[in-house]
Amino acid sequence: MDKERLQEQRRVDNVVAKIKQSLNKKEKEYLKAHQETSSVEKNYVQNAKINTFEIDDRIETNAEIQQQKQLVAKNVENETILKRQLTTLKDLKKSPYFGRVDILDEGEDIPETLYIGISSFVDEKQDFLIYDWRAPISSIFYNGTLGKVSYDAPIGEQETDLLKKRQFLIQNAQIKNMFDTNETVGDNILQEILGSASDEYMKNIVATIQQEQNVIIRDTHSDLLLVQGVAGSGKTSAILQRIAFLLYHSRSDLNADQIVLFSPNLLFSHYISEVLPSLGERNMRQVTLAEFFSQRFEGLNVETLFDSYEKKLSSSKKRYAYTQKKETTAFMENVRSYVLNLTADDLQFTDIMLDDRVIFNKESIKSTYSSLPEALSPSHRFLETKNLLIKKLKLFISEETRSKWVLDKIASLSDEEYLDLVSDYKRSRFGELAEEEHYLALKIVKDRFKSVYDAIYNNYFLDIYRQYSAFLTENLSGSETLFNTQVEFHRLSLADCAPLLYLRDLLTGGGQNQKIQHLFIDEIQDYSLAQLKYLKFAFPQAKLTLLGDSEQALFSDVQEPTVFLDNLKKTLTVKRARIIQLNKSYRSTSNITNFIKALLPDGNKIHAFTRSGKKPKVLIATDHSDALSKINVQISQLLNSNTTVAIITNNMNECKTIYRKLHSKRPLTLIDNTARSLPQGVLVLPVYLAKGLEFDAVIAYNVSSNNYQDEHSLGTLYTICSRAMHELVLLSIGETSPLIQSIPSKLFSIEHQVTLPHKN
Ligand SMILES: Nc1ncnc2c1ncn2[C@@H]1O[C@H](COP(=O)(O)OP(=O)(O)OP(=O)(O)O)[C@@H](O)[C@H]1O
Repeated sequence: MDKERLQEQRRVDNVVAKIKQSLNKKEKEYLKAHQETSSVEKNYVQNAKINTFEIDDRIETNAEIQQQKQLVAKNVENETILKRQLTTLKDLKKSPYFGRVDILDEGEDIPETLYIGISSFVDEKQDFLIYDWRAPISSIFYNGTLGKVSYDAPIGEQETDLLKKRQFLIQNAQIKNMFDTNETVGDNILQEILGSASDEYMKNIVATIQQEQNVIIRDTHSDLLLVQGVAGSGKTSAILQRIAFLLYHSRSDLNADQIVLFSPNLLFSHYISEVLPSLGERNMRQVTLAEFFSQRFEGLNVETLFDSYEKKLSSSKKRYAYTQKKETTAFMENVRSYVLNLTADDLQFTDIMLDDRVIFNKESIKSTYSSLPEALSPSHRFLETKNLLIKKLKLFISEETRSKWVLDKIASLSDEEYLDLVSDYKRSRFGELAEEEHYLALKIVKDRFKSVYDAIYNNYFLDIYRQYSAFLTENLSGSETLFNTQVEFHRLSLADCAPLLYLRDLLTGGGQNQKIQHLFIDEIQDYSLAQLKYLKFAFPQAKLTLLGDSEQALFSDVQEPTVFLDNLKKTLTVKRARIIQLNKSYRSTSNITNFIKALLPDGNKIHAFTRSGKKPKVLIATDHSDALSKINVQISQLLNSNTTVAIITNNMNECKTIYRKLHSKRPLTLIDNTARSLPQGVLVLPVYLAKGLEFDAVIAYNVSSNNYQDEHSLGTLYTICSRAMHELVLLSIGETSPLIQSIPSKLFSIEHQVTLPHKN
C-alpha cells in the first residue's frame, strides 16, 4: 500500500503542477479582463458627464452610453466567469480529487483509470486528468459496488466493469488518507469529516455523497421529488448538490436564475450560501416565505412564520380554528369556485381618482366588465376591462390636451422645464408651432395622468381586500371581522396570504412566473397545503423538489409521513411524483441520535451513523436563577471541547431573559429575526431560527413539563435536540417534560446536585 500511496502522491504532484500552470495562465487572463473592464468603465463615466447640455448632443450621447453600458456588462460577466474559474483552480490545487475508479468496458483489454474531483480538469493534450463529480461516469463512484455496473449517459444506459474504487482525503496537495472500498463511499473518511467542528457556512459533501443521497441529486425525471428525511440525514446537503448537478446537466438551457429555493429564514440562507460557489456554480435565488409574500403585498405588514408561531402559543381557540381552515387545500378550492361564480355585481370595483377628481367611477367600470361576454373566464374579462380602460384613458388624455390648464402651463414653462419635456424629441423635427404645442400638451397631460395609468395597470380599480372579505363572509363567516381590522392597521396574517393572492391572481390574471424551472422548498412541514398550492400555481413550469421531516413540525402537530404525502399528492396534481426517504442521520453522534430516536414514537426508523461521543445530559434546576447558574457552568465545560455552543429556547422571550442575565458574565450573542450571520462562541436563539442549522453543542433550555406538556410539542423538542453535533445538554426548571421521562434512562445521564456544607 505504501508503494501505491507513493505512486498516487506522485500523480497528485503531477496534476497539481499542471493545475498551477493553468492557474498562472488564467490569472493573466483575469488581470487583462479586469484592466479592460476598468478602462471601459472609465470611458463610460466620462461620456455620461459630457455633452448633456445641447439636446441633439444629449440624444447621441445617450445612444453611446447605452452601447458602453452593454460593453461594461459584458466585460463584467467575462471577468466574473474567469474569477469563478480561478477559485475552482485554487481549490483543485489544494485538493485535486477525492475518488478514483478503475473500469473495464466490454471488448477492451486494458482498464481505464478515472479520478473524480469537484470539477473536471484537462491538460494541454485534452486528456481528462480529473472528471467532474457530476459527469455521467462519476455516478458509479457513488452508486456502484465492484463488478458489473451501469450508469446513465446522454446516449442511454451504459455498462462497465468496476474493478476498483478508491477514496482519498487530500489536503494542501498531500494525501492524508486513502483506501480502497467496495460498497458505497466508506465510513472512515465520513467519520473524520463529521467529527470536525461546525462552521459558519455549510460545506459541500461531494466527496462523501451516500448512495441514497445520490439518487436525489441525479434525478432528472420527476416533476415532484419529495424527500422525507430524518433530522441530519443530509436533505439540505443533497438538494444543494442537486442544484449543482442540474446546472451541470442542463448547462445550455438552465441557469441559476431559473431556480428558486425557499429557505426557512435569512440565517439559513447565509449558512448555505457558500456551497454552490465552492462547487464553481452561481447561487440560485433564495427567498423566505415572508419575503415572497411581502413583495406581493406592498404597503402591508405581512406576518412572518415566526410571528405566527409566537402568536400561536397564545392564540384564542376561535382564531386558531380560522387559521387551520385557511391553511387547507379545500379552502383554496373554495377560492377557485368563488371566483368562477362571481358576477359583475359581486365584484368590488372602486373609483379611479386623481386628486379629488373621479376619472372613472366604479359603476362605469362595472358596466365595462358587464359588457364583455360571460363565456370568458373572469381573468380574461378583467384583462379586457383593463385594456378598455386604458383605451378610454388615452381618449381622455387626448381631449384633456385642449384644456385651459394645459395651455396655461405651456405658456408659463421655464427654459429648463421646456428642455426637460422635449428631451427625447429633436427640436428640429417640429414643423410648425402647433405641432410643437400638441407634443408638449400631450406630454404634460400624460405626466399628470401617469398615476391613473399606473392605477389601471396595477389593478387598483378592484378593491381586492374587500373582495377577499366578501369571500370570507361567504366561506368562513365571522373571520372577516378580524381580517378587516388587520387590513385597517396595514397588517396581514400569514394564513390569509395564500388564499388572498390566489383570489387576486385568478381574478386579475397575474402572479404567475413562467420562467422558473425548478422550485426547491426546504422544511416543507412548516408550509400549509394552501401555501404549497399557491406556490405551484405561481411557478407553473417549475419542477418541485420538496424536503422535509414531518416530525420537525414546529407550527403544527407531528404528522404521519404517509398522511402528509397523500395530502401533498392530492394538493399538487403532478404527473411524475417520486418519494425518497432518508433514514440515516449523519449530524449527531450515535449517543445523541439514539436519545432522539427514543423521543419519537416511530424513532426506530432512524439509523444512527456510528460516531461515538458523550451521552446527552439532563439537568434539573430548582428555579430560574438556579437554571442560569447551571447554564453558566455548562457553557464553560462545553467550551473546553467545542467551538460553538447554542442555547436553544422555545420562544424569543426566553432568549431575551437568558441574554439579559448572562451577557454581563460572558460573551454571548443573541440571535433574533434580523440576524444574517452566525458568529462562533455562545449563541442564544429560539428554535425557529435554529431550523436547518447545526452547532457543536446545544443546551436545550427549560425542557420542563410546563413548556413541553405533551405530544403537541414533540416536533419542537425534537428539532432542538437534533441541532447538536457533538454534545447535548437538556435543562429543566422543575419536573422534566413527560416526553423526556419516557426515554429509557440508560440513554442519558442525570447530573445530581451536590450541596456542599458551608465551612465555618
Ligand atoms: N454524505 C455526507 N457526507 C458528509 N457529510 C454529510 C453527508 N450527508 C450529510 N452530512 C452532514 O450531516 C449534517 C446534516 O446535513 P443536513 O443539514 O443536510 O441535513 P438535513 O436533513 O437537512 O437536516 P435537518 O432537517 O435536521 O436540518 C451536515 O453537517 C452535513 O454536512
